[in-house]
Amino acid sequence: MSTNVTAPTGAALPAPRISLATVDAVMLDLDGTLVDTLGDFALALGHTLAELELPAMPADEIALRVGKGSEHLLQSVLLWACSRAGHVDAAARAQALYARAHLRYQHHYGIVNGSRATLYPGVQQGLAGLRRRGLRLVCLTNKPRVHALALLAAKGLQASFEAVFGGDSFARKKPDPLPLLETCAWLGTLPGRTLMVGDSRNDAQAARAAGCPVVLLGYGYNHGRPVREVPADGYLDSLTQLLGP
Ligand SMILES: O=C(O)COP(=O)(O)O
Ligand SMILES: [Mg+2]
Repeated sequence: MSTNVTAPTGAALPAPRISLATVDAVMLDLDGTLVDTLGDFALALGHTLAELELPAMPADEIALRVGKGSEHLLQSVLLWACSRAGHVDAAARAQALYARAHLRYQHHYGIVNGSRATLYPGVQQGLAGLRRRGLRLVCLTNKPRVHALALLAAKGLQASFEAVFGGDSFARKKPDPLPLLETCAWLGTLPGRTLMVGDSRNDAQAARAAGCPVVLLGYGYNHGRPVREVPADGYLDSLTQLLGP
């Protein structure tokens, strides 16, 4: 893949030119890449915390914790909320609440899924353009697969993908390279010719370790850090930039 590799610093870097000529397939992350799901996370977590009589977490705090799967998100939110509530041993309290909280959170998320989430600009055009070029597309997210499938269907994106893999589809999640390597094996493509498109350090670390090229969108949830800090093969403001001028 030929790209003008941009330096991982600075805010006003030129948009990268990405050539898709040496790519056979594209793996696309979901949250923060295709869909802005922060509203859904805030609503489902709000219901869960209220049931547990814990304080609600502001959306900007939730955004820092998205991207490593729902278990990580919930553990981190519970710890924060138990500390906020003044529990002496917040870690022990959060651990004690986890099993019940997880059941309630998955229940609430299933109900609110897609209701507040919005597609990022350029996603539909970007996906259609990639498909027109004959590229095979797979959605590869850390979100539980059942929620990913429902969200993609709700947003009219399901038909864009040959397959959807979630955080529970493989033995390990991103940033481990395993989900990317398993996806390449499923596609029958070489990792070096299978592009990862994501929004966070998780996606880039996983791609680097798997030997896949990777580009990152700047509007997502990179744990509150500028995405250009993360070494990658390019940075995008919109999926349509992948298609070139
Ligand atoms: O953390 C999640 O649940 C999903 O994150 P991802 O779609 O960015 O992999
Ligand atoms: Mg993401």
